[in-house]
Amino acid sequence: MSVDKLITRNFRNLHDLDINFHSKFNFFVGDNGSGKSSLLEALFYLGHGKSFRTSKTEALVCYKKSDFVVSIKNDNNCQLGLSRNVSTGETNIKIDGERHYRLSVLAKNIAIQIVTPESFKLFFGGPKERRRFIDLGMFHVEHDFSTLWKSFNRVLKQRNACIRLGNSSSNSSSMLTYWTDQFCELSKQVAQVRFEYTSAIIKELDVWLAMLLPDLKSRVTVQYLQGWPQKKELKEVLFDNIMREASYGYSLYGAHKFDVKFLLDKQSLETQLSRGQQKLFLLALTFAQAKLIAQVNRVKPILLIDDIGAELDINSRRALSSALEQLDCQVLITAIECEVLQPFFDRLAIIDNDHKYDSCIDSDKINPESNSTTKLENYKVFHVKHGEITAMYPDNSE
Ligand SMILES: Nc1ncnc2c1ncn2[C@@H]1O[C@H](COP(=O)(O)OP(=O)(O)OP(=O)(O)O)[C@@H](O)[C@H]1O
Repeated sequence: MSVDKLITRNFRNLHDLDINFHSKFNFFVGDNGSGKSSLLEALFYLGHGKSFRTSKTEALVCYKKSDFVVSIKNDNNCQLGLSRNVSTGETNIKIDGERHYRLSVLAKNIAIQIVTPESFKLFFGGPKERRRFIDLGMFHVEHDFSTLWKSFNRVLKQRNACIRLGNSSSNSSSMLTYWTDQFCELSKQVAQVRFEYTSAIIKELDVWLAMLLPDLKSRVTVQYLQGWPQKKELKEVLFDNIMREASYGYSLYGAHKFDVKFLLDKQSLETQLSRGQQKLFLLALTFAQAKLIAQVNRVKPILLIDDIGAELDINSRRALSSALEQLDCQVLITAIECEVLQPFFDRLAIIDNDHKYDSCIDSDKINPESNSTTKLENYKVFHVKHGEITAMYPDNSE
């Protein structure tokens, strides 16, 4: 699935937006504060039921307004819409005219991944983001995973409640034993599915690293950490840590504590790579995940890349443009200036004798030396200004 149309009402500074996307490449150019990230945020919100930059929903509604709307129409003519009143907290979700009440239903219909200038810091900064990343892919690729994950979380909650009750009675300690047995069994099942999925990602990662960071490819290794010491039985680990768990009041080991470690020459990757290289690494990983999601053929992944110019030199952007071309997904890319996007336009430029167009129509901003010509509708370029988005290329007659 690709998004054909996006409509927003009162979402941040996007008061009244109605745009038609290209099925593959969409570029958004605009000054600081024009609304580029807000556009990506609106789509992300529809795919995840939350923002990638704030947990406060009230920050998303346009100043002095109380509700916002985000809605899309996909290439199958299916409509997916969400309205949220931040004063009452009322959320209204509609998929093809049918009303839904849970935000989690959104994620089944649209697989959105995002890379921002901050995301590699978050990704390498702690396990939370890495867990979120892997589980997003698992949700779309391993269809039974969400049922298993829900059962696991229910048991985890019960076990944590028992830990907090402590050994106050023989009843509470037998309850803890009961939930610990269930917890260990489900942890093993979750860890096995995650291990298989992570192995598939690692294999796929090689392909994208070869394109984006060829010099480092052979030096990178990835370790999957299941959430408790690899060579021990979880039950044994929990038994050895019974006092520690009691003082913390929750489960310290188990499938919820998994992590993925990236190493360069056996040392942590993030301490050795430059910021640009870290960003390319995260992009390679995101592409690997997008490829796996696309292979399953349930939803077509949509990739959002905010401020593509940040951290990346022209060679990196060239490598990125050829990698993106090989990815079966819809891409939305933002940039402050058109020059930053020139390697992408050059890559996408195909001489077509029937349709010759300049590679970008904003003649003030692009390299005037560039004489490449482009096939019609190979991609779209939009200009973002004060929350309004207008088509720059191929035309602005939409
Ligand atoms: N709730 C809101 N209502 C209206 N406007 C808002 C709201 N929240 C933020 N803004 C404004 O929306 C504008 C767009 O912000 P956004 O982060 O989308 O800009 P951007 O184009 O991504 O900028 P940059 O290139 O600097 O990252 C900013 O001027 C911001 O102050």
